[in-house]
Amino acid sequence: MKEDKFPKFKVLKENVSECTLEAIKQMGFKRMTEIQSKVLPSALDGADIVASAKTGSGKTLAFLIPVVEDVTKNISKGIQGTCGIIISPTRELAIQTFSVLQDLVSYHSNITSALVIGGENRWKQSDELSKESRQTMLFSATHSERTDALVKYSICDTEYRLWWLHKILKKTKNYKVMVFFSSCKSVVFHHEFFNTYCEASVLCIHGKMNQADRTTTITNFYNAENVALLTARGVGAAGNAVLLLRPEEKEFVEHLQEYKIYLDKYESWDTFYNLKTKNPEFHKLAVEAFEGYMRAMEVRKQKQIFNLITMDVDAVARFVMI
Ligand SMILES: Nc1ncnc2c1ncn2[C@@H]1O[C@H](COP(=O)(O)OP(=O)(O)OP(=O)(O)O)[C@@H](O)[C@H]1O
Repeated sequence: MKEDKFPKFKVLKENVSECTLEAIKQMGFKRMTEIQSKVLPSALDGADIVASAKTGSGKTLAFLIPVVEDVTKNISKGIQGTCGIIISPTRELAIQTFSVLQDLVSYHSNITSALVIGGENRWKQSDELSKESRQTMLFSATHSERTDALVKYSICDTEYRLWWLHKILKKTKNYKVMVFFSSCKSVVFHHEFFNTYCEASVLCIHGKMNQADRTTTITNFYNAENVALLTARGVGAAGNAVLLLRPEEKEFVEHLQEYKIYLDKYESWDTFYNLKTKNPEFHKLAVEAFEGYMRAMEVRKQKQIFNLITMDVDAVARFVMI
């Protein structure tokens, strides 16, 4: 269905307050997305919801609007305290959702919202919400179907991985890019390499950074037009993706098909060369990245594909230039 086939937000005016509709208008949205049009009428009626839709399909507003409306109703009934709790699987998603929530309540002078990260106290408050009147909504992202698959794979010998990344970051320098690594040490190593030796526009985020630095990085990344974010785990995003595999890991492509994830081959380059630097500090990071890579391989579940015993360890060392 084409986007303009979905109803305008104003058809919800019986169940959505003027303040919320004004905020949506200020956010620049006129019509609902598909998931919003499917979910909002029943969610606003108080129904429990389990929904999944592609990343970037507008799930955030699909659950935030009913929460805000519910809180508004509670306030008008004189009910005080925590009326809604949104639980996100990652800090970054929590920060992103909180920022949308702040926009959504910008015309509601009597609603307060707070972002709680890594704490337990607020979790306990979910028990304080009355069980009879509790509404539960569970939203998750689905993987794209074959017809609109944007994920590709590329096979690259281990020792040329850095070269491959270098080349792809050059190619995508006018875009916003995220590169996922299997360990924090690997993120640190690649960040140092691309930042210091390639003068590439790269940011990094990993579990060893403090929360303030992580928040600054994620904000800079969201606001930037073209930058690469190196990270060790999921941060909500939509776009094209390339999965980089060693020749022995090609079987992983078939493994993913069992989960309805279809990957096309990414046509890349046929000439490779190794990159070299001699800095001792950098060498230390390289050794740590090597160890991190080995550890990450060791804990992978699909041993027939990701096998430490059959792996060319020398090639991995050459890949991090040691
Ligand atoms: N009705 C709408 N019309 C136009 N754009 C919208 C609408 N609703 C949301 N968006 C925009 O679409 C983008 C994706 O929305 P959102 O982040 O809610 O997707 P999502 O499905 O929650 O993604 P993820 O699974 O990555 O969390 C955002 O930039 C958001 O501002």
